[in-house]
Amino acid sequence: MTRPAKDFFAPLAVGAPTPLREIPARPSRAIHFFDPGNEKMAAKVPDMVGTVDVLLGNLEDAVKAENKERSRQGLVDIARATDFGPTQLWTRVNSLDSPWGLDDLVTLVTEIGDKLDVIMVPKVQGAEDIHYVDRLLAQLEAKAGLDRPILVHAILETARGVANVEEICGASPRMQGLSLGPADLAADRRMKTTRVGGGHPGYLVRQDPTRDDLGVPQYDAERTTYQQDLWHYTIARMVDACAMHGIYPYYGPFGDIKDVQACEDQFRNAFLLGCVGAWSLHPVQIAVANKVFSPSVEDVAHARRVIAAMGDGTGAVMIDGKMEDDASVKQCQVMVALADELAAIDPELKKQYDAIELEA
Ligand SMILES: CC(C)(COP(=O)(O)OP(=O)(O)OC[C@H]1O[C@@H](n2cnc3c(N)ncnc32)[C@H](O)[C@@H]1OP(=O)(O)O)[C@@H](O)C(=O)NCCC(=O)NCCSC(=O)C[C@](C)(O)C(=O)O
Ligand SMILES: [Mg+2]
Repeated sequence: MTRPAKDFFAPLAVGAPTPLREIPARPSRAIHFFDPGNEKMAAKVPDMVGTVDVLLGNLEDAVKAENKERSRQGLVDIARATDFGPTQLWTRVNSLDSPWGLDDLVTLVTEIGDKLDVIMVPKVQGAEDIHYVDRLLAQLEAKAGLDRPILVHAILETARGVANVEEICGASPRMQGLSLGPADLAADRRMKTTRVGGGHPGYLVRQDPTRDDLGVPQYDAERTTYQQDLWHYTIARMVDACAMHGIYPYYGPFGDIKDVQACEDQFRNAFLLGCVGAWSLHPVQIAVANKVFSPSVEDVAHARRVIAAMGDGTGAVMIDGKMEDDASVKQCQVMVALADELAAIDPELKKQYDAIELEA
């Protein structure tokens, strides 16, 4: 059972900071993963500050078992030595059933809790996992004397997690968002794929056969096929669950690092459906995510025109041959609000969006 409404925003430990009533909409177009125990990657982190919205020290999958403690300590060292300025610092801890999950949480919150914005919890199955983390974080925050709550981000990567997605989002006021974990989710669902995110050429629909003059179907004639998006259903469920709870959905990883074009397409599908960002596994993917998850200058220009033409936001007007009304102006407001948030932290984008005003 969830807590009664009157207790939902009460701290879960004496001395813990009061939970937030609203999750701030901080730009997080790219969540860039690095292994803090990998010297080459770690060395690049200080120079990446300011070039990416989120830097995430990954301790879970992709870190070898024998390096788990080294990566955890590496993150402590990097967090202490680095001024992150406008860039958020997140971590992905090991799963709650692993030998490392508890020590990850205890060490990171007590040692660098003041630097950490969000803790990503993998393989979340239901509200009970969030409740466990919620109470533990409150105890650790109180112990560390932190004055602001650390937020929690869940990865949706089991069938049970997807089935429980709404209750996961609403399990704690710490819930910041959700990411799709397509590789673990595919394995857990017993999907017959072997990839980390992205599409599959076998998941397609085929055009109907043409017919000859007698109406006989020509099954052997060439027919166009259209590849479909394997992740549409899951992303759409995530987006609805997050929107309902006022938190943020993210695509997740795209494992084919060299195929930046397909990565861009997959990210854009997620953006159009309502996601605010995606993961970057390699520096080359940061630019892809920043581009996709920033509204285009054309869309912002159009949105501003509609807002201006709609006055108090009610009624209907024609712009470029199309009807605009109360509902379309709301979409335009979403676009413009995002553009304003991004312009506040990205001077290059600000220049582009400001130029629209000059032309108008
Ligand atoms: C893909 C890999 C192996 C290619 O690594 P590479 O060394 O072969 O690449 P490279 O192009 O040769 O690298 C060039 C330079 O960039 C550096 N570099 C390379 N990557 C990074 C990075 N991320 N951050 C900072 N620096 C990086 C690298 O060290 C190298 O430095 P150098 O020029 O000094 O030699 C490597 O990029 C990597 O390990 N990336 C992170 C992988 C990761 O975090 N995976 C886990 C997330 S996905 C996941 O868990 C699934 C999920 C959600 O759970 C589920 O669907 O279930
Ligand atoms: Mg995973």
